[in-house]
Parts: sequence; C-alpha cells; structure tokens
Amino acid sequence: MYLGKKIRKSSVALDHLSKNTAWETTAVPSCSHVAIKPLRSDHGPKNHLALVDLPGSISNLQEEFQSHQPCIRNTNIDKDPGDKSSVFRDPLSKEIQPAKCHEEVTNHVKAFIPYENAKLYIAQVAKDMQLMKTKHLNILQELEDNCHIAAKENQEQTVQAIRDRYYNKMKMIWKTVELYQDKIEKKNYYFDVLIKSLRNENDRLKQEKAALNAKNKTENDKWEKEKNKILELFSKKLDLLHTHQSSTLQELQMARLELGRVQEMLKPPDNPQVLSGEETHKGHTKEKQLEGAQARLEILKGTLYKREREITEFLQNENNRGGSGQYPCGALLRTLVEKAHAVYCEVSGARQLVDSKTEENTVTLASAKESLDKAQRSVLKYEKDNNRKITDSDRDPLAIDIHRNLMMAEVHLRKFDIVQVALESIRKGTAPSCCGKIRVFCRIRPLNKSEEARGSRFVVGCPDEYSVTVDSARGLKEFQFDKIFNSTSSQEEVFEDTSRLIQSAVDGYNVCIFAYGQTGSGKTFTMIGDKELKSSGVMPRAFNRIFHIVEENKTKFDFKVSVYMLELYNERLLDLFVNPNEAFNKKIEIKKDKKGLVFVQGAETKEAASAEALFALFKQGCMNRHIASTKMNVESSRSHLIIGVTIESTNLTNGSVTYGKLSLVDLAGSERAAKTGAKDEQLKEANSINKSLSALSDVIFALSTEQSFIPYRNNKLTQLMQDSLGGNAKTLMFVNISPADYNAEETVISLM
Ligand SMILES: Nc1ncnc2c1ncn2[C@@H]1O[C@H](COP(=O)(O)OP(=O)(O)OP(=O)(O)O)[C@@H](O)[C@H]1O
Repeated sequence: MYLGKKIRKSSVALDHLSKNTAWETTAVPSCSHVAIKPLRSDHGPKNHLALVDLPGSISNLQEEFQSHQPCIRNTNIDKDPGDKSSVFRDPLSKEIQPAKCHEEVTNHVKAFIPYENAKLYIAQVAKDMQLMKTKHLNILQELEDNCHIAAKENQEQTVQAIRDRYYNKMKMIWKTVELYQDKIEKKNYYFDVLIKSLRNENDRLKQEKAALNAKNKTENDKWEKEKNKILELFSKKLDLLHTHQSSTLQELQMARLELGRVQEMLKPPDNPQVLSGEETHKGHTKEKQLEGAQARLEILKGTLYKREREITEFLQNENNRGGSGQYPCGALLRTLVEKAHAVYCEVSGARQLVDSKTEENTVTLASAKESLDKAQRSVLKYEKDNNRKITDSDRDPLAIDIHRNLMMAEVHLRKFDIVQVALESIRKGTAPSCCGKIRVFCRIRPLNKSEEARGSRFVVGCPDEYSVTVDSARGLKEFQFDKIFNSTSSQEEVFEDTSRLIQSAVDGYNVCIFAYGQTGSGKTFTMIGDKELKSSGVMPRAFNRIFHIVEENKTKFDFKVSVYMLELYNERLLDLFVNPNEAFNKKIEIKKDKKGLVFVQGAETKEAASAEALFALFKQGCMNRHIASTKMNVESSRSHLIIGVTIESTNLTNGSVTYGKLSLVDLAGSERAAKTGAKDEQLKEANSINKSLSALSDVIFALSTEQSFIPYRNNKLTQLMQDSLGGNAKTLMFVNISPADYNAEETVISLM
C-alpha cells in the first residue's frame, strides 16, 4: 500500500508535468546554467521554450547541457540507471550528435537553444512520462488488484478460519445438544414408564380399595348379623344351662357329701367290743346288711363322682364355649381392626382422616374429663356445704341438678373414651380386648421341681407373643391373648406392661389387676412374688410405682394414699388388718358411694405415707390369710385376696380433688376337688372358690357381650370388684397356666 501510494504520488507529479505543456528555460545567473521549466499558459504561447541569454560561454552551456544530460537521461526509465555509456536518445528516434549541436552553438552569436530538439525532447519526455504514467498506473492497478485479491483472500481465509472455528464450536455444541437430547429422551422415557407404572399402581390400589371396602362392608354386615344371632343364642343357652347345671352340680355335691356322711356312720366301730352270741348273730346279720349297703353306697358314690366330674366338665366346657361364644365377636373385632388398620396404612386419605379424628377426639376427651372433674367438684362442694351426701332419692332441686350433671359428664366421657379406643385400635392395628377395657395377659410358669422329678412333659408353646398352644389329650389347641409371658419371663418384664395402669390409677381411674388360674399355676407368684419376696410381683412393685409418681408430682398435687385389705373366705369377707378372731366377728358390708366407688363399710382403711409403709401394712395383712397345703400346692391360697389402694389427689392450683383406685386381687385357684384331694373344710372352700370364680366369669361374659344387665351382685367377689370391672375402669387379668402335661386339661379350661 505504501509503495502504491508513492507510485501514485510520482505518477500524479508526472501527470502534472506532462499536462503543463508550456515550458520555459531560465538562466540562473549564479550557477550559469539554463533551467528548463514549464511555462504557465498565461506567460506565452504554449509548446515554446523561452530563450534565455546566458552570461557564460557556449562551451559552458554545452558543458552545462552535457552535464545535464545525465539528468535528462535519468528521466528515461527505459534505461538502466547504472548504464553510464548509454547515449541520449533523439526524440525523433535519431541519435543526437553532440558535435553538430556544438557547432550550431558556436555559429551563432546568440545562444542557440535547440528549441525544436528540446521541444522534441520534451515531447519525448512527456511521452515517456505518459508511458511511464500508464505503466505506473498499470502497475498501480496491478498492485491494487493484487492488494484486492490479497485482501479478498485474507478475508476469505479469515472467514474460512472463523467458519472453521465456529463450525467446530457448533459441532461441539451440537454434540452436547445431542447428548442432552439423548439424556432428555432417556429421562422422558423413564418418566413415561414411571408415570405409567404409577398410574397402573394407582388404578390397582383404587380397585383394591374399592374391593376392600366392598369386602369389608359385606363382611361387616355378615359378621354383625352373625354376631347378634350367636350372642343371642349363646346368651340364652348359657343362662339356661348355667342355672340348670349349677343347681344340678350343687345338688350332686350335696348328695355326695350326704353319702359320705352315711358311709362314715356305717363304718364298723374302730374297737368292737365282745358281743353276746345273739348279739353276735344279730351283729353279723346287720354287718352283712351294712356291708351290702356300703357296697351299694360305694357304687353310688363312684357313680356320683363320675357324674359330678362329667357335669363339672360339661359346665366348664359350656362356660368356656360361652367364652368361645365371644370368639365370633372377638374374631369379628380383630378382623375389622386388622382390615381398618390395613386401609389406614395403605390409603393416605384414610390415614389423614383417622389421625385428624384422633386429634379432635383427644381434645374433646380432655374437655369431657374436665367437665367430669367439675361435676365431681360440684358434688363434693354441695356435700361439704350441706354436710350430707347426695342420694338417689334426693328432693333438693340443686342436688338433683348436680347429680344429673355428674351422670351426664360420665356418659360423655365414656362416649369419647370409646371413640378414642376405637381410633387408637385402628392406628395400632390391635383390637381392644373383647371385654371392653379388660386386657388379658397369659403367663406360663416353668416346670417345678416335683414335676421335673416326675418327668412331666412341657406341653405349652408360644408361637408368637400373642398366641399360646397346648398339646392336650383333645389335640393341639391354640389361644390368643393381648400378650404372652413365657416360662422365662422375669417379674420386671411382667410389671413393665402393667406399670402404665398404675399411672392411670393416680390419674383418677379405677384400675383392677387380678390373676386367675388353676391352683399352683403361679397366681400368687405373679401378684405378690416368691415366698421370700426376693422376686417381688405386681403388688410390691405397684406400691413403689405409686409413691414414685406421687414424688414426681408433689409440687402440683397433694396426695393421700390409703389402703384396705380383705380376703373372701368361704363367702365371708374378712378384714386382714385385724386379727382373725376379731375379723370373724366383724360385720363388713360392701357399699357404693354417689360416684360409683365401692367402699367397704366396717373394714379398716389405713393411710400410708410411703411405699415402705404400704408394704409393711400389706405384710401385716398377709399374716392373717388362709393358706392350706393341697395336693397341688404346698401353700395354696384358700381365699381371694383383695387389696384396695385409694389415691386421693388434690390439685394445688385449683383445689380440685380426684380419686383413683387400684384394686389388686390374688384369686384362689380354680380346681377340681377330686384332683386336689379336697375333703370336708377344703371341699367347702373349693366350692366357695369355684362359686365366686363362676360369678366372676359371668360378670366378665356379660360385660364382654355388652349385656344391659351385669350380674355383679351374684357374689361378694364381683360386688367388691364392681367399680373395677366395666364402665370407665381399666382391668388387667393374668391367666396363669402350668406347662406340665398332667395339667393340660385344666390349662385348656383356664385358657378358654
Ligand atoms: N413364673 C414362675 N417362675 C418361678 N416359679 C414360679 C413361677 N410361677 C409359680 N412359681 C412357683 O410355683 C409355685 C406355685 O405358685 P403359686 O403359689 O404362685 O401358685 P398359685 O396359682 O397362687 O396357687 P394357689 O391358687 O394354690 O394359691 C410356687 O412355689 C411359686 O414360687
């Protein structure tokens, strides 16, 4: 470009020179030479050179001319500048003759200027210049073209480079995009599949739910009908059979006792005196008759025993079938709870609903409890103000009102309590005990030493923590319970599941814990502990727990713990806090106060300030118990032990008073007289024990089948336990069983 510019400049200069066709020669005095310069158009005619007189000689001019030749020559670009020998070219394409020129100059006075030649030269120069210009322009053009080409090439190369670069980049981006696209496609496919499978799963669940609902409904309806039918049937049949068989059994037992007495009378005297001959003869005849009578009596006795056994078994079986009459009901309840729990777990909507209902009900339940507290406080206040108890036949309108409020509050509380139990059962998947709030635990004792020595077989098994099996003569039987404690379960483990109920008693509930089972099956061990009390049972542990809770809450409540201790022996209630002789003459009556709490009029109630004090009272009471040695148990309890611990708590903030009662019962063992070898007094004891146990099972049966009438009053035991069975009470029953094969029949009966 720079070169092009220079050339363009010189060509412009030449152009200018050639265009100014008028030239002038100027004599330069100082340097005595002729300067040829272009004339401006207004200084003379064009194409003429001005003649100038030069002060120097011609030779000078000549020299000057010659010396200028190289200059002119130099302008000819056709010549090689380095070629000094080249000759100046004639503008008319003739060689200039320097000699001639010199001659002409010397022949004139006036300096001769070869005007024509100069003109020619100049024309030639102009022409040359023109040529040069053309050449220059061509070169210029060529250069410019080259330049353009180069620029264009450059541009194209740049474009190509850019194109290549961006093409690569584009390629990479495209690849990345393709990768992403691939990934997206894969993901889309995955999500499509997932959505599809979820939809399918949803549809399946919907169908299952609908089927489950339909099945539940049908099952529900079916069971409901069956339940009512079975319950009605069994209820009627059992009432009938029970009344009938009980009286038959009693009659038979009486007959056997009578026969036993006759047999005693007919026994020959131990020291027969020496009799006279006639007397001896008469005696012999009488003796023979008596022997015959005795033989007949023996047969009769045997038959009666057989009959008694049959009836006892039949009665127990009927009772238990009555119990198993609960099975449809229990099974129904369990099935319903299981199904409802399955729906609760599988259908999130159902779960939310049940959870929210539970929350709502918890709040309502709390307010129902508060209302009951309030109603109870009103009763207490009224009674305190008027210094008298409110009775059923009260005529004071205020008392009637207060009483009605209390009843209403109780009904309300019960209603919400039931709802709470139902909702909790659905959430946990465990059916409430078929006996309302009666929970039933089964405990298997280990084989004892004599059983081991005898080589007894362990016939009881527990396939899981809720089931127990007995390998009996009638085949393998299985039973379900709220919990099973096996022969290795410790006293701590047993109490762990019980301690919750102690808190309920302190909270103001009526709680009852009792043990039921065949004699020697471990009831006393469970309720009290071993003989040395090294391994204490429920009772001592409950005492500790009560005072532990009292200690924990003493800043909020003022507690008063009092206790009564009774035994029911041969249908007589005896106060264990007084000595046995005194107790025998003391009149004790079971009463109920306005709040439905059972109290024992005439029995000593002692206050205890600590667990130790309570335990000392308990030990004192135990000294007065009736215990006998039976074939089955060397220290068999021949009476029912009933301990009532009342916990009165006064709220230190609002002064409200709450009463809770913990009834702890160690029942005497159910037994078969023949097996225990009971005689006389013990037989009487056994009858009385069986009677009260039978009354207890009647109450539990009536409660479990929700009968309108609960036969509490049939026996003193059930009368005493009235406030702890049913209603708002919380009951825990231990069924104690022996694992030995020779007890299998009794074990089955206890479990049924
Ligand atoms: N789980 C057990 N672990 C160890 N020993 C036990 C267990 N259960 C019972 N026993 C022992 O078995 C024997 C009989 O038990 P226990 O006196 O408690 O029976 P029971 O059902 O109360 O009898 P009864 O009705 O005749 O009073 C006792 O010596 C007792 O220590």
